[in-house]
Amino acid sequence: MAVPPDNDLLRAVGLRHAPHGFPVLTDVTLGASTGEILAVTGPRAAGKTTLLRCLSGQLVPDEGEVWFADMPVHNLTASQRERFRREHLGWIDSEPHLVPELSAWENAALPLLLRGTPRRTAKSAALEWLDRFDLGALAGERPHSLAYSQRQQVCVARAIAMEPAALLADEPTAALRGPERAHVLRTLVSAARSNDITVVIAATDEETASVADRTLRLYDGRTDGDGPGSPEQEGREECSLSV
Ligand SMILES: Nc1ncnc2c1ncn2[C@@H]1O[C@H](COP(=O)(O)OP(=O)(O)OP(=O)(O)O)[C@@H](O)[C@H]1O
Repeated sequence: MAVPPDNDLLRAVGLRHAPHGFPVLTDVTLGASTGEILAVTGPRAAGKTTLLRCLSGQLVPDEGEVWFADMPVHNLTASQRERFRREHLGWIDSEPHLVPELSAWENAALPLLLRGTPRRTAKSAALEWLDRFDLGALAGERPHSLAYSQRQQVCVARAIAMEPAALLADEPTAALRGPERAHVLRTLVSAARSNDITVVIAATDEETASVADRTLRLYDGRTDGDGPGSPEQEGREECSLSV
């Protein structure tokens, strides 16, 4: 069985997925090295969400391999994949899904608490990130009293506070506009860079792609223009030694 190049933290090889015979992903291959920010762009229904779900082990593709360092995610059992996500992966959705009964800091601490981190340590990590996102004063508030963009910031804090090795973000700013969109994107990217977190971020907009180290374009479930000489491939050569 192929083993991924050791400079790729996250790698997918030859992914194919066709639920009910409908081809959603067709032979998709990608890699992202430690600390790299990779944008996966494409129009609606290009297969971006499905790709991120395969990378996170939420979905097992019909064919192909997903590697996290030297761990073959595609061969793990459902409970092993769940543990893999809990220990190593942060996830940000396009909408701020928070537990309404919990405060902002409790929401941000939740992945750590689920992992068994002592409450005091989890609280301090959550508060630190909420502070960095200028939400420290609102840490005790429930989601309903926060603005929409503040709720999405709490989701970013939640994904970062657990110190993931990799972070998957599915159109994290899609529901935001103007300065709020730029602010959330900026905090996400600077937090990832300061912590050397590998990020795969799905997006339909150029603004998001512009903050990434490299862009992979998907169209109808296929990578578009990632052959030799393409901008993606050139970026790849600058960022990583793998082919
Ligand atoms: N389980 C499934 N069964 C049937 N079709 C599916 C399934 N999952 C995804 N699809 C279809 O595959 C296509 C790609 O979906 P996906 O959500 O991955 O794309 P996307 O690029 O994230 O699009 P969007 O930005 O609209 O969410 C869509 O047409 C979707 O309806």
